[in-house]
Amino acid sequence: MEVSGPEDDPFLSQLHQVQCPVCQQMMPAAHINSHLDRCLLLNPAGHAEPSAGPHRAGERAKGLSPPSAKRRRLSESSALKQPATPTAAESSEGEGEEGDDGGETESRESYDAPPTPSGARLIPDFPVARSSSPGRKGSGKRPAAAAAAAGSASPRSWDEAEAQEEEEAVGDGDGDGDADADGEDDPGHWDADAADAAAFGASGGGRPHARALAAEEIRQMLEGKPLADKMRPDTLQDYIGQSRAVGQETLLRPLLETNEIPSLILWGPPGCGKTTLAHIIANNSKKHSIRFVTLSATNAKTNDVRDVIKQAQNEKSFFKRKTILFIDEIHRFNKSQQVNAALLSRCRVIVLEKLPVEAMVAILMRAINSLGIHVLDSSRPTDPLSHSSNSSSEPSVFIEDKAVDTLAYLSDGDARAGLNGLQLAVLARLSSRKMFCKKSGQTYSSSRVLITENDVKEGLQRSHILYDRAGEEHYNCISALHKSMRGSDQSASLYWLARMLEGGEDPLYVARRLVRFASEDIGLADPSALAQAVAAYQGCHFIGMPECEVLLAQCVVYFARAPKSIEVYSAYNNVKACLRNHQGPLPPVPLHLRNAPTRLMKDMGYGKGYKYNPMYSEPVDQEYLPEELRGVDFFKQRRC
Ligand SMILES: Nc1ncnc2c1ncn2[C@@H]1O[C@H](COP(=O)(O)OP(=O)(O)OP(=O)(O)O)[C@@H](O)[C@H]1O
Repeated sequence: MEVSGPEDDPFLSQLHQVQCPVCQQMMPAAHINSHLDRCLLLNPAGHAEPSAGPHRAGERAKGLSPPSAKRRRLSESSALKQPATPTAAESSEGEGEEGDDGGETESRESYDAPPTPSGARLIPDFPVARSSSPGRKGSGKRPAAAAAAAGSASPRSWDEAEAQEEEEAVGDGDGDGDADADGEDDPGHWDADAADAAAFGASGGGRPHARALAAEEIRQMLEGKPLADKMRPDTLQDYIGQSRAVGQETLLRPLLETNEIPSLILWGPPGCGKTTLAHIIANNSKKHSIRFVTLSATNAKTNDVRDVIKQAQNEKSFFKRKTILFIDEIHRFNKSQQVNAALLSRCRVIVLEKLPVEAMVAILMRAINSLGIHVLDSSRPTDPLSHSSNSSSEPSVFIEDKAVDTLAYLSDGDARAGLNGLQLAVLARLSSRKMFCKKSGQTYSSSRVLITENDVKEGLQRSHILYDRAGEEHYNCISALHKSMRGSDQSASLYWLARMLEGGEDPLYVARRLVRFASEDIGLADPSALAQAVAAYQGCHFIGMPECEVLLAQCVVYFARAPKSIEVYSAYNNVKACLRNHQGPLPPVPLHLRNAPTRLMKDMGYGKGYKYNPMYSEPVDQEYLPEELRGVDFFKQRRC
């Protein structure tokens, strides 16, 4: 969301302490504007610098400043790392909690992403299926692999290799990124791999191969941050799929290229690339000297948004500098914060789709290549594990091609799930040291590891990809269950129930929803449904999972089979609408319906004329609604 134009906000004056987004200093809110004026003059790029302050600015003025932000970042980066400053995903995933200052401070930092060395081709063509042109050669830079190719005696750390490679790319002088951003101009890089592959019969079904890496190196690279975070693309070139949203012919494409970003809402299923697209925009915006600030609705308050907006207004007024505010997980804002209709009318909604299997294969292959893992072609049944060699240039970790396909398929379009499943599968296999050693006396470093289809299935289960309890999937599945029962589809009802419970959903949560369903959808068509639901809730409470699953299953099937009635639910909604829409004071309770416990009340006419129904053998003619609602039937229509 781009913010521009000054606007006074008295709310801000109430803030006590705020943090300068440039030097990170805390200060009274009243001082931030004047401070920013000075701070930004001293540090126009707006890079966040830890422990920076006036003294540091002085150092810079005297030429004692540390290396440029880019060089610093490179030296600090680690294996396959994203920029040192937090990405939107990090803030949303609570990485900030690890720091002393919590996630809030971090999430407010401006992006400090480096300019990408490749600017020539912003949007990639969709990578074709592996049968014709597998993977993307350049999608993963493989610095460590490059070191191996160069015959480096002592393998460099990933950091050093990445730094050098980026410097080389930048150092080509024209800044157009033609230093092999996509790997096309990297002669021999993959050819040598092909030679390895031929030796082991590991052609990977036409998929490209990475350089050989020792199992221990791969294990180290996989530890720490989730692989999905490490693999987050920095450029549109590595952004796979989503051509309908950001492809050549889209309206968004030229805007992204020129960094004229309109207010956007990125909408799509989990792990399809929303945050990643924002991350790419952030990288790009750095090149255009646009500030990019990220907040996560999981922990940001309305005040935080106001704070950022105020700073953005200052930037715009004084420095003509634009700000892009990225709010991740915006659906986590409560309703009043979202102001849905108003928000939607001001934003372009970009719908990202669930990633198809081919795109998932490409994303996984990019990671597999980056890790230096070789793909085994199941159509060529050579057993690479039987090959004896102690040469360090030969691959030590393999993955079956059908394991890649299965992973791509089971990830269900969620790249995060796929990548993290891969990470767990490889780590589990490496950690258990279940090596396929064919020769006795083989050392660990020379033994080989095979990642099988079963490994990735286990990896997926361990990463709980099938159900995201805290996220969108939680709401999607409960909605699907509710609708299946309403539609009297007992099989579908059981399916959605099992999907939630197997995914770790709280059975009491499901039971509470069933209590609601019993009245909302079955109602008086079968009043015992409510008793069933309450009993199921109590039963779950007593015995817990997994025993209680069958209680819920019984209740769900009962509800799917039960007759349905929304009569009461609708009528009650009509009454609520009547009350909400009423103009002026609500009508008084008719006197004859009022209780009259005292003499005074009786004298005032309370209860006067009331007909006590049990005393009458015939139906009683008596009014129960206020005068102005006489004759209203909430079961037939909404009156007010
Ligand atoms: N289109 C893509 N191309 C390449 N990698 C992708 C793509 N989409 C997602 N990924 C990978 O998957 C990871 C998760 O994606 P991302 O965080 O963008 O998902 P998201 O759509 O924001 O999901 P959520 O709604 O759950 O937050 C990224 O870190 C990246 O490694």
